[in-house]
Amino acid sequence: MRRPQRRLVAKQGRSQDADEIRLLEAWIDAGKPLRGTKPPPPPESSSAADARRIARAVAAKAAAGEYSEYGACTRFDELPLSKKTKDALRKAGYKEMSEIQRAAIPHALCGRDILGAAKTGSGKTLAFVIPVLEKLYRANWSRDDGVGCIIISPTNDLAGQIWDVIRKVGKHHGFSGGAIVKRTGIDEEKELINRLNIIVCTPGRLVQHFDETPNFDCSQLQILVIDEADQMLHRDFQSQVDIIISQIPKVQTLLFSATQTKSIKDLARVNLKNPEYISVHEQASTATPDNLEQCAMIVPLEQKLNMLWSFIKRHLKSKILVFLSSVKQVKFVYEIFKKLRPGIPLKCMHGRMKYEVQQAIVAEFNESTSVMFSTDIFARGLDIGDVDWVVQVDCPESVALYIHRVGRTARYNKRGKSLIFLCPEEEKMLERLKATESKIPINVRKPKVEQLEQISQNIAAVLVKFPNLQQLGKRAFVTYLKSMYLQKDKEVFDLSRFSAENFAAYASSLGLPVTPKIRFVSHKKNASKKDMEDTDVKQKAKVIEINPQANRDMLADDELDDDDILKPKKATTDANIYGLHDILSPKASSTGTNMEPEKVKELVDRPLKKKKLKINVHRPVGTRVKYDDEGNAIDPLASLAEEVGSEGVIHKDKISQRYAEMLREMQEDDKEDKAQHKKSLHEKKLQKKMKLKRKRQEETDEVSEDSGSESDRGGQNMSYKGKKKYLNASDEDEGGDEAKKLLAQQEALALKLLGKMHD
Ligand SMILES: Nc1ncnc2c1ncn2[C@@H]1O[C@H](COP(=O)(O)OP(=O)(O)OP(=O)(O)O)[C@@H](O)[C@H]1O
Repeated sequence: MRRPQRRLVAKQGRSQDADEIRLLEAWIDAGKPLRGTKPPPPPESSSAADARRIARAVAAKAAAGEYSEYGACTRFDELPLSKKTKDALRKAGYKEMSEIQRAAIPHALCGRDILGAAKTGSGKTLAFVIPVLEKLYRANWSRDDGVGCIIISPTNDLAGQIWDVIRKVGKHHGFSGGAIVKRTGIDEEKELINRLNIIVCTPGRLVQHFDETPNFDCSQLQILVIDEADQMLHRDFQSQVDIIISQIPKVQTLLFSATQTKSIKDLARVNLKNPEYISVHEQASTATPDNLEQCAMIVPLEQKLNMLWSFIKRHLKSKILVFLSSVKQVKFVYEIFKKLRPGIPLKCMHGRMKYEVQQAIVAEFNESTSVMFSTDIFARGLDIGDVDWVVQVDCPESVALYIHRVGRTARYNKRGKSLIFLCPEEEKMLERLKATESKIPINVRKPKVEQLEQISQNIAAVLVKFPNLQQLGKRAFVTYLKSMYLQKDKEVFDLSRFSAENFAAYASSLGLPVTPKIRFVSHKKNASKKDMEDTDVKQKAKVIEINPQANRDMLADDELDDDDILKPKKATTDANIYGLHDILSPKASSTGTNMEPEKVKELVDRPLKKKKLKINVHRPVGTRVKYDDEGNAIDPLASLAEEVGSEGVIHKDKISQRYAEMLREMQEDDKEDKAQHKKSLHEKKLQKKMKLKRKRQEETDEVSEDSGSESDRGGQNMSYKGKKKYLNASDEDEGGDEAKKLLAQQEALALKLLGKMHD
């Protein structure tokens, strides 16, 4: 009974859809905005009641066959959109359009190609999601029609986020689709992919499907979207995007980014047809959101961690996103700060995590006040709620990346702040940011040195406790320098501006007792990152030791783990060596938390004195090794580096005291060992002497034997081993009678005894 009713409802729905589609087509056609036009500025804000009245009037006009020019409207419900889309937008709280939405959607609805640029957080996602849904709806697309839309984005997280918006706004449409991300296995995807109407994915995954999925069919594609287009058309994704374009038919194409490419060459590759260039903020005085407060600080390399720690400690109630340049740095800083407990939850995010884990972390970060340490995986597109601060600890590779990073805050009319640390050697970047054409209103602030906490010693103490972290620290050090070396922009990233002393001071600031050894490849200096990796894997690089006196274990580790390709500025023999003493006893230059302003500046140039290695902390002698829950060896000193409460107190005085005790114990042990050794040497000498004496004796005996009688020789043939007496075969011949006599006597005695027992 229910079936025919359902069919009827479906039929009615289809015919309603068909009517609506006809109406929409007519409306879109009649009210097309002129090519190359931008919408006029929005009228003075009208009341909500006015807006509703206008929307009703527009809808009535359209129904009556009189179409309004939708190119000038400001609200979603004034646009020629399906009821399904409008309902979902209303439900999601989207009413007024943002500038990019006002400018792009009317052109996109007419089927035009678009090259759109607008500031970060200005709502570009909806500017392409709405046209996608409407295109498929008006094409009467159904689940059985296969792939109708492809959206490509640079990261899985961003793909997931875009799909979430599609799900929200397209929930009343019956389209199938999904974000093809690492979560699903490729085989599972192969089965599904032809049944998806909307595919959101990274270019790499799509190319893999073109390569591996039999019958992967995009021949009916209706619309292609490339998000973060400038990045997609450049370098890393260039070849993949070229493959994609070659595999699909020419369809309506929408390109969006906050920093748009203007290169004709790039655009020619995606084959845009008479595109609309929409750059809504081109005339704006700033390239970054208006509500964003930006500042920069010149911070010496070795002070960056101190500065970051001090900053976090002063903003415990804020949601902070911290950018670092490599996965290893992210891991290291996260782990170290976690051990030092700043008093705010910490998180980390990088590309080596599983997609599910990333999603969970993003969700948590969205909800809570915390600090997230991240690589540039988070720099573009991600929309996280209410980030208060974006802190760039490492210099971005370009002004565009700076804009994307800071764009994670101050999103859609919200306020936000950003801070960037630049080394004095990277001041060229500051010049670039401040240049008029960059349109970045950035203030340079002097670090408040009285608020600067010195944490290098605390980090060193943590490294003593957790040897694994020391390895991580070394890798963080090396990858930082490596990433800098690999940067193409040598005006900003020039390692030769740093001296060996800078490296040593930086290593020390990471708590490392020695400066890790670095490899230098003198050839192929300008090779690409990929070439470098290949080179390092395939051929042994020429090795110059930056710290020749360093601990050999450490050097061996580095050779295995880090393929370094750096070129030092000067001879490296004066690099520092740090021992336990250097780590634990306060340094004259960094005893207090307060430092005079000039001193911070001096830190850049100060030559570091050579220090003497006193005790190798990593190989304490005569100490029992204990293990923690995770199976890591715990250094005997570590128990004294306990973290107390949330403040993470490190008992430096106790450590020093314990160190002195250990030293005394070790000296005593050493004395005993020496005495023992002396004694055993003496014994060995004595034995040797005895042996020699015996040998001489034997030789003398042999001489006397040679001159002795045959009968005497029989006795000599009896060899003695200890106290046992062994008889040779020849003994039987010579002493046989005597032995037989003895045996017969013993047998007689035994028989006698046996006889007595029987009696
Ligand atoms: N019309 C709108 N009304 C209210 N909020 C909106 C509107 N459009 C977008 N938003 C919200 O603004 C935020 C930023 O949008 P979106 O992520 O699309 O920005 P974007 O321009 O793509 O940024 P980015 O350049 O960083 O990728 C989102 O949280 C989104 O929900």
